Amino acid sequence: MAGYGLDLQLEVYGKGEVPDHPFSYEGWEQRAREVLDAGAFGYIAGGAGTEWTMRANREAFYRWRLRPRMLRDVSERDLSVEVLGARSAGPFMLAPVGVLSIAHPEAELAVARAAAATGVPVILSTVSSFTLEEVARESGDAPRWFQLYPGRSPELNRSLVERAERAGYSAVVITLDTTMLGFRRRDLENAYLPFLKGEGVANYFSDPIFRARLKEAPERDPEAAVRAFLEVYVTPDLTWDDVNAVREATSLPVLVKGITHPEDAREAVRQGVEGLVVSNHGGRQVDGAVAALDALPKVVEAVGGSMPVLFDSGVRSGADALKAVALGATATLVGRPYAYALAAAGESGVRRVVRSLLAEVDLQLALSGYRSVRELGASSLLDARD
Ligand SMILES: Cc1cc2nc3c(=O)[nH]c(=O)nc-3n(C[C@H](O)[C@H](O)[C@H](O)COP(=O)(O)O)c2cc1C
Ligand SMILES: CCCCC(=O)C(=O)O
Repeated sequence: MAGYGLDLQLEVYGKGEVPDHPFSYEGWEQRAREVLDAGAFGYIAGGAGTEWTMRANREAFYRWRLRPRMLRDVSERDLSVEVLGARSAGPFMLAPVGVLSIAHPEAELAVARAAAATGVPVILSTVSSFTLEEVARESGDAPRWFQLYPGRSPELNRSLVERAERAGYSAVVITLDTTMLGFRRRDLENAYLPFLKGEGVANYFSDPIFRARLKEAPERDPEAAVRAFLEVYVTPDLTWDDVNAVREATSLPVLVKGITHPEDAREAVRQGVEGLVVSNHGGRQVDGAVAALDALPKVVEAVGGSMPVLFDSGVRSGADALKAVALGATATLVGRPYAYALAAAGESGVRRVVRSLLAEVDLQLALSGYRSVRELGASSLLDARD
């Protein structure tokens, strides 16, 4: 009868003490605001332009209402999902979030430990603060994926995915929507770009192909090395050819992240990638762009069940994840929720966020009359606009 939800309730109520960690997204956001300087907080919290799309990502969830079913014996429940061989305790994965050293000194190492402890896979960013090998060591046997920003050097892209494969990452997620940074007012106002401070460059600086491009080693001339990174990073000329070159360089399944247009989804099917992520990068790239949840149903329709469709941008609670799954997502990714918890409380904060999400999904699912996330579908929701 027990489950993530009851276990968490018994633990907290049983102690009878006010817990030292929040249970809400807003609570963690507030703590992060208190501990971080304005530049770092603004970088994590901010979106593109007026931040309309960032807000729309949230508002899109309010349109959909869960329709609980009664008397359906939900005593045995299974929240887990499996995506391309990676098993997760619930319909969540930890989204690739770069430069986490601006949030906490243990950065991705703490996240990897929390992910392994809670059974939720992590997707490591290209622009992580520790090398992908260092992070892999903290993950043990837990499933992990690597996110690639393909740069201007095909050899470097190949080297990065080969390293990821050797280090036990089991899929590559190629992010398409950030070939350059969006217009981020908060960061411009704070004159804050973490890369210029040498954050987020560990995978490049440790890479033999990248190092061979430099006149001086990054340890001797870090500024020149950061400039070389920025040159390699900006890729407005990216096309499917670059994606396919990466696919040829690895035997791992490849997903593309940043799809919101059904035509792009159809093209992804034609090209034969193994999965896609519906995402607008948490509203950080194109202001005025469609809310990710509003884009999801048409992308799911275009894909027609031929590959997993993951979803992110705006997931803050168990209810949000259930809505996305009911609309056809195989699983969801969360970004800022765990980044804030990391900032405020390191590994234990990230664990709390993941455990809360699992507990919430468990109770929400049970009280809505479902034994598994796989039972959710169009009839689980009411469209408030109808
Ligand atoms: C501070 C920050 C850094 C990010 N870095 C990356 C990254 O390196 N690679 C990537 O694919 N997405 C990156 N993202 C986007 C996330 O993977 C994800 O799409 C987004 O955060 C989801 O929205 P949410 O924050 O509303 O959950 C970043 C997001 C944030 C907030
Ligand atoms: C160079 C951009 C990497 C980080 C990122 O994806 C973000 O800040 O959204």
